[in-house]
Amino acid sequence: MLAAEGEDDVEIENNRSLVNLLNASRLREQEKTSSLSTPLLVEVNHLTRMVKTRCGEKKLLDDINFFIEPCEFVAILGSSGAGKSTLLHALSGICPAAEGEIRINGQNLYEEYDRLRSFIGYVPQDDIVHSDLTVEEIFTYASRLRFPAGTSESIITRRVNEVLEEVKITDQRSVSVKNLSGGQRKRVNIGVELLTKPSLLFLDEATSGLDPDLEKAIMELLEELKQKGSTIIMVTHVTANIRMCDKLVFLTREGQLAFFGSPSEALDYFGVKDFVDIYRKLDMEKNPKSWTEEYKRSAVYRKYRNRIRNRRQQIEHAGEGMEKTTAQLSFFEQWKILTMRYIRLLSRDRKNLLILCLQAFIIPLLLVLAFYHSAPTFKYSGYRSQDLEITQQIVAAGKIEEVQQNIQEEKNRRSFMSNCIALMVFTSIWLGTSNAAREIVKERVIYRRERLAGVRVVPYLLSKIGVLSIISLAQMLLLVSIVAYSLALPKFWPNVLAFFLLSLAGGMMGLVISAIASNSDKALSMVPIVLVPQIILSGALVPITYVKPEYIKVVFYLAVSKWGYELVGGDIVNINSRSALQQPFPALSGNFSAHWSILVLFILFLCSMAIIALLYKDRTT
Ligand SMILES: Nc1ncnc2c1ncn2[C@@H]1O[C@H](COP(=O)(O)OP(=O)(O)OP(=O)(O)O)[C@@H](O)[C@H]1O
Repeated sequence: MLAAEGEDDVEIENNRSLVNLLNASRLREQEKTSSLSTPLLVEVNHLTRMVKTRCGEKKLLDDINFFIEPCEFVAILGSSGAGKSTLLHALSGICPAAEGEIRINGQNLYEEYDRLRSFIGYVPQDDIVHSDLTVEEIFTYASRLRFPAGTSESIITRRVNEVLEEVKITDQRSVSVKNLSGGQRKRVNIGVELLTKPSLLFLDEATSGLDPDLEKAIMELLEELKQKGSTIIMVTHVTANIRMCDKLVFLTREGQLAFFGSPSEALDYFGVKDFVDIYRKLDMEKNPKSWTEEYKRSAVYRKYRNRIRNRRQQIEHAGEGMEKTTAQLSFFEQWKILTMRYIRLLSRDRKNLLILCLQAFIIPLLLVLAFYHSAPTFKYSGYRSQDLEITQQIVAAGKIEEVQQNIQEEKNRRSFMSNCIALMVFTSIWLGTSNAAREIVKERVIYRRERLAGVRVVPYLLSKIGVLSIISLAQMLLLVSIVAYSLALPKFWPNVLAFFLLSLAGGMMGLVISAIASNSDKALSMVPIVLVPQIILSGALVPITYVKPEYIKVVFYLAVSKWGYELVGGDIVNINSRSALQQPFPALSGNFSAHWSILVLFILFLCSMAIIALLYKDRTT
């Protein structure tokens, strides 16, 4: 009886503090910035997640029910593969569960995700920061991207300074993330999420891999954040400081709820002295489902079931405190911030920039070396078709053999020259592809997190395309300048433009690869799959007029290189008109001006493919 009265007192006290917190949140709403922590009550109802596997459907989460009160520090525990990360993803709305719901202050998270996501911060296992930027730069760019449109730089600077203090990393503000220790890097990751003062902060193994000292420091940091008004929900394997948490969620190895309650209740319930023993019990004793059934018969379960009923009544009006809206950054503003950040990142990686320049320098030099003497080029082509008179004079002088020899030589020159053009076409496409192939995939964790924070696909992709285009233009200027000067290639600017378009098309192929690939290594392995067909199908190795049957030619039409090779060789350089041969080179004769538009269409098509690939990835990861 006494115990029951004591529990009621605690209950009344808890109710009071909840009402106070909710009132405080409304008062704070009246303050200027729209990103203040709002205490939230999270209800998890019948959460179930299934996936299709080769052996049929598999339940990753099975009817999970619990609730989290405002400003609680909650840990999700269970053996490896129990479904902790899956549960965290479902709770944060990153990967919604198929059945069941999450209610935040009474509002359905999955139905109102766009509005509620500004209350949520999520720190995944992997780093969500660029290692080449300094801590301060990371916080500043993240603030610019996440804060509402129109937020002044002074507010951003103030908040950046506050967070640097909060995560105790002010002294390292000018240090690149790659030079920080593991614990400091974790703090930076957490700091990025704190910038918008999320009311709900989800962390996936924030303390894994840290030494005991750093682990404790991170736990203390999270506890401090809780004191300041955030609810912390964390997946962890480390139990050394788990008593700092208010609640523990234990999962069975088959994704069912084995226990929900405070740390001391957990030790009592499982009858152990150490939290590690709970893991052993869950894995060894009983079948997983019976843990859930036993928990539902327990006093702890009844206690929390009654408490949630009271809470529901209290939060009826709590949703009012969540009406804040954040004016999203415009398309152009997002593009500008992402572009500035990308330029800053590239400028930090000087070695990579040097390699990009060297590629565009060494390859044309080799082309010149190979073709300078073997193909003396147009400049030295003494016998032109229009110089028929000269040829006739030579014939009249009885120098037929000399003419035949010259005709053969010209034939060789023309063929060598078309090889040189083909190599330049492949080089431009290849450089574009290799510049871009890793650019999305290498930051996919950051991209995914920023997408959830409101970054749109098109500005993101355009920021990549804009900067990569500048790199491609510089490379093509080098390529064409060196070859055009040394081999006396005519029509400099049309050539630069044509090779730039080809390189851009290559860049788009690289971005499609980068959007599809699951990691950088896979992206690099996919590059030959798109580049080798460009060589085979260009029409430079086998002129398309010789390809039989006719319908096979359609495959050639799908290669960017075919259109580029014909445009540069047939129209711009015009190999045939400079030839002494009476018969034009069939693959490179005719009017190729429509090829300009076709190259542009290729670029637009590939750009759309990259957008679709990114949108598809959003839905499947
Ligand atoms: N998309 C999926 N398709 C099939 N199985 C999946 C999928 N996602 C996760 N799983 C499986 O679901 C189980 C739970 O995965 P989850 O990553 O949530 O476990 P966890 O408890 O976080 O594990 P760990 O502690 O090792 O990180 C694992 O067995 C995993 O292989």
